[in-house]
Amino acid sequence: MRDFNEPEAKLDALLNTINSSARQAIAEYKKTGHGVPSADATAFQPLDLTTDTPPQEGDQVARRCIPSIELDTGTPPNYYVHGCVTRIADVLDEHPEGLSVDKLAEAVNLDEIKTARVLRALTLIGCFKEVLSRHVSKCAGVVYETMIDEEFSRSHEIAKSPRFFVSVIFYLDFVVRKEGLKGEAWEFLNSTDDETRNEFHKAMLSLSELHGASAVLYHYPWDDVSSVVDIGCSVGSFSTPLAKMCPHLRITNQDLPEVIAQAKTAWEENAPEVLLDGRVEFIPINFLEDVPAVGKDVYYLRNIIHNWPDAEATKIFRNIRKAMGPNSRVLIHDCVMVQTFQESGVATDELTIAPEPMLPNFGAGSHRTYQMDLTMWFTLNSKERTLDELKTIG
Ligand SMILES: C[S@@+](CC[C@H](N)C(=O)[O-])C[C@H]1O[C@@H](n2cnc3c(N)ncnc32)[C@H](O)[C@@H]1O
Repeated sequence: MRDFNEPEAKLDALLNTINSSARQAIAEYKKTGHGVPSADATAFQPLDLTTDTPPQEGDQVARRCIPSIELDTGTPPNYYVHGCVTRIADVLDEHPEGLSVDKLAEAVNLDEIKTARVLRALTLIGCFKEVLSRHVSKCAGVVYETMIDEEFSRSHEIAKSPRFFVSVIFYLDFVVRKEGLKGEAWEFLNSTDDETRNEFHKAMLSLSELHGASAVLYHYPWDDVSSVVDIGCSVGSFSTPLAKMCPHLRITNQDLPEVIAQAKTAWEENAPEVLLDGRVEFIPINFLEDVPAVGKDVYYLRNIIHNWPDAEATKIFRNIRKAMGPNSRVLIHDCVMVQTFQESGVATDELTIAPEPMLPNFGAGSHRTYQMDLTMWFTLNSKERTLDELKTIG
């Protein structure tokens, strides 16, 4: 066993891991038939190559869009852009409440997109502040306030998530009226317009590719079962490819009524042949209150349980239990949190442990899980769980 207290041994081991993982990645890329991407695309992400997830282009893109990761590439953003901001500051001086970037760019006669990029970089070092952004970032902006607020700080209720803090404290009029951030957890989505709902469900499709979640299509023994209920199916991000791959399966899609209506349209577009052979059904459900289709082999929940605090997750499981027959089983498909220290008997449950000197959970290689965990907290006061936590509520 090597002594990893020696700096050279640590570096040596790391280099070996990077080297062998890069070779593995090259082999995987070659298998896809798309060839190996240029070194530029991967140069700043050596840790990405050390995960056991097959390399995906989407992941590269996602990593590049995450500012904290991008900053790892070296030069601080203010190095380049400090000269661009004088007139912008003058204009903002007249608008203490903030100004949207299109108006700001117009006022200083600059290109809108380039101006936005300069400002985006500068907000990272505290020069300028973003006062309005898209949903999750907006919630992230008030996390500290929720952690010290008397009412929100110790609550794990959905209605006490940072998302609700945003709507209650800062944007009561603006957000509720203009952006539909209101109501119980999913109400905001279902009370909004079709376009926003479509956007969300399309995003679920891409997210599942990005997370490698489609692997379940290939790695679960679907030949051994004959019926599957996709609970919280969205527009069929999992069940449509499953139906195409496994013609022997009978599939029940269940989601809120508005989503089921959209799911039917999506299936008509994407898999009309499967609809025609009558193996697929659509049944609206509120899984917090209703029992799903009875007596099926598999009850599959992907990206569902992580949306809910323990109390609600337990309600969902109780309702599923009422539907289950003696041979039914529940499949929970969520990210699993693995700790950053190695402990005997923990996290070895068929989950891969990274070789030393990396952190056992692959460190930055599992950043998506940690990011998802924070997203769940900020928007729904829920979380990604460890295997033990899932077993407990299960
Ligand atoms: C994060 S999405 C997951 C979608 C899909 N399983 C996937 O992985 O792509 C959560 C889904 O749960 C559905 N949902 C939320 N609350 C629900 C409820 N009370 N009853 C049934 N479905 C619900 C939403 O409409 C949404 O489609």
